[in-house]
Amino acid sequence: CSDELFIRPLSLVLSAAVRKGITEAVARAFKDTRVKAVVLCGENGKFCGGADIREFAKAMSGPPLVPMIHAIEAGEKPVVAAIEEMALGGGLELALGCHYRVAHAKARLGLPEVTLGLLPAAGGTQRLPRLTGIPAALDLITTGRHISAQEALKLGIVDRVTEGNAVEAAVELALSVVGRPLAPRRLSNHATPLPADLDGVFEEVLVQVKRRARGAMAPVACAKAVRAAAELPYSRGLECERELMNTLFTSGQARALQYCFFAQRAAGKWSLPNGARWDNSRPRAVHTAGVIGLGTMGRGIAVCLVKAGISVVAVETEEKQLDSGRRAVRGMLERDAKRRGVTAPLHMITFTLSMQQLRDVDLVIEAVFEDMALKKSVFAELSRVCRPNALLCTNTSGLDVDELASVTDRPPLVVGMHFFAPAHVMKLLEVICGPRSSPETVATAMTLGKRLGKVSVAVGNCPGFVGNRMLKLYLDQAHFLLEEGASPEQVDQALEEFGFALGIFKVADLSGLDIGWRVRKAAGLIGPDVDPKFPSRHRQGRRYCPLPDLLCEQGRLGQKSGRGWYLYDSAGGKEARPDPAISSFLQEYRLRYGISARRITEQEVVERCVFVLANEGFRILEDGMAAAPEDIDMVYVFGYGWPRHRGGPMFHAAQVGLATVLQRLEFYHRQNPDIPHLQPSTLLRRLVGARSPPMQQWKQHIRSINSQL
Ligand SMILES: CCC[C@H](O)CC(=O)SCCNC(=O)CCNC(=O)[C@H](O)C(C)(C)COP(=O)([O-])OP(=O)([O-])OC[C@H]1O[C@@H](n2cnc3c(N)ncnc32)[C@H](O)[C@@H]1OP(=O)([O-])[O-]
Repeated sequence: CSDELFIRPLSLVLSAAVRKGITEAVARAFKDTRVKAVVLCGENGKFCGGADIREFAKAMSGPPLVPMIHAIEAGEKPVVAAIEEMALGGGLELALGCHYRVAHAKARLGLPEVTLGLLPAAGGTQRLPRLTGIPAALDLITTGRHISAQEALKLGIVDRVTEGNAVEAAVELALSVVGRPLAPRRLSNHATPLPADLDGVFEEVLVQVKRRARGAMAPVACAKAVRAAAELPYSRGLECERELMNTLFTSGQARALQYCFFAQRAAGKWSLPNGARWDNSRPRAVHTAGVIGLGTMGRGIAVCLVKAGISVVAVETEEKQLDSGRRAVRGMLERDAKRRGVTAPLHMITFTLSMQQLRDVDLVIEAVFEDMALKKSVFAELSRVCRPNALLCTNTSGLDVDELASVTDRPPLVVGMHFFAPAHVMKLLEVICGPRSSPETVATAMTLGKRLGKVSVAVGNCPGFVGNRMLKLYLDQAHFLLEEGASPEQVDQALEEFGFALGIFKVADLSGLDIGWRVRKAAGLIGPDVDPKFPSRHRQGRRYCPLPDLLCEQGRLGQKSGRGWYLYDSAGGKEARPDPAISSFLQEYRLRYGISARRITEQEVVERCVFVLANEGFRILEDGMAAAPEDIDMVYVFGYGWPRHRGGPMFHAAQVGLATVLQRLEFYHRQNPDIPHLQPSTLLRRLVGARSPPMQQWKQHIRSINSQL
């Protein structure tokens, strides 16, 4: 506090104590005749991450945000926000209530409330459109995207950007504006600049938000609140903002999205049965990495590594594959660099046919064909070639990581790093901790995932790990529903209505039906013993659906062959159309097996597909293959297109009510006694017996703790 200036540091979030502190300090500064201007800055070089999300679940205490910001804006002394590192959510709304804003060049700004199922309800939906105009405000508020200080300057959100000390720059600005009129700086006084085609702009945004997050309420409410800024005076717009927020605030969607926020952070806090944890195990530094195999997965992994500043040696076995891999990787890097206006870091990757080139790398990620014998030969070779302390990682999507480790000279340095296609886009990384993976190895893989921008989830070593183990049963249900009378488009529509980005049959067509076909062949489910004309509907003591195998035999492999569960314009075509040939194929199939088709409701589709996921999730917890239900949910949200506003299969089961899930599974199992996965898991029964405790307590109900994690 000096004679002319009052500086008040904030902590990261606007908790009740922080709001109280700001309210009192600003009031004092306004009253103190020696103070001519005020600068608001953050603690530890961070301006503000917004309202304290943890407080949302409790009763409101402390001064509310809206009047606090209003008092700042209405003050008779200039208030300048010094934005270092970030101004997000309520933090940006606070800055918008200040008369001037200075940002550090590296700061990020945004209104991410929509990602928490909310809207910027501290005047953000009313002040921002008045400052930037409708289209820019709609974009920021409905997507929640963070923008750079430079973009904020272009949009007029900040007045100055500095490479130096933002607080000093703010002080300088504050002193230079003392005595200037403040009315023009109060955003709530501004008229909202309107685009020529206001209706057209809103219609287009609504189409976009509905496409991006089907069934999500918050983006639609955000657009409505911005519309109020276009059509109503500030105070009425604020009322509309509050009403919309009240609807969202208590919704299941907001609870689910806020759960995801914390679950995502909790997933990084892994621990192993031997006591090793995220906070007591040091990761190794990774400067150079090898990638083996430049198929779809290897290419994406190589791109991720290079983009994270890691030098890559990419290895293929034949010149032709190497060439096409090189072209694809370079193309991806060049397109990305162009989009970001930087030079593509092509010098950071070398392409070779020789494994010998891997001798100096810190870590290798193997991404060859999903074949145990092939992978074993690669790992044995890596043992010979790589330096003794190099980590060996496999991108297998379900094979035994420990079996691979056993052919190496360093089982503790072997770990699974399961990326999801396309690997440079998808956020999930399953880190498979083999029984012999060392804490340092797990820590390195988890930290590397974070550096690559992934959500890393530690999982145990069982067939399919967490994600694909559950996916198999989900897919099985979808196939059984076809046998019983549903069509692929009916199943997909029900799942898309539920919120999945794509229905399961569209996903299967996209991934290629031959992948599962190969896996089933390797598992002995298809083979010489199976009559190709009349395959049995029972294998290995349980119901089996040969429909996808029959489709593959017809050459219907999905999008890539122009035909799968749907019809496409051409091989590689994207637009899925229902195919009358599939409808007759299903009718013939039912006739052949004497199945009378019945009417299947949307409710049955969703319950069977979704509850079976949760049921297997409970088994995964019992088996100790995932440390917590939150981890399972993050696998599904970030790797399998699960609608984020439904929290994840385990959260959804808790929301629906465990007793209901149990009762519905029992019902479907009674109808289908030959589908063992519809039989409720022991843990689900036990939790219902214990009156459905909250998710944090589920672990206490696992009888024999046999954690692999
Ligand atoms: C009236 C309505 C007003 C308003 O419109 C509503 C809002 O503002 S809604 C809010 C709008 N704002 C947002 O949506 C911003 C949400 N936050 C973020 O995007 C990132 O956390 C941030 C960029 C701030 C820092 O990233 P980073 O450096 O990678 O660090 P990190 O991510 O690992 O977080 C570190 C620790 O801080 C915790 N924590 C963080 N933020 C909050 C919070 N707001 N609250 C509570 N806690 C929060 C986080 O859980 C973690 O805790 P722990 O126990 O150590 O695991």
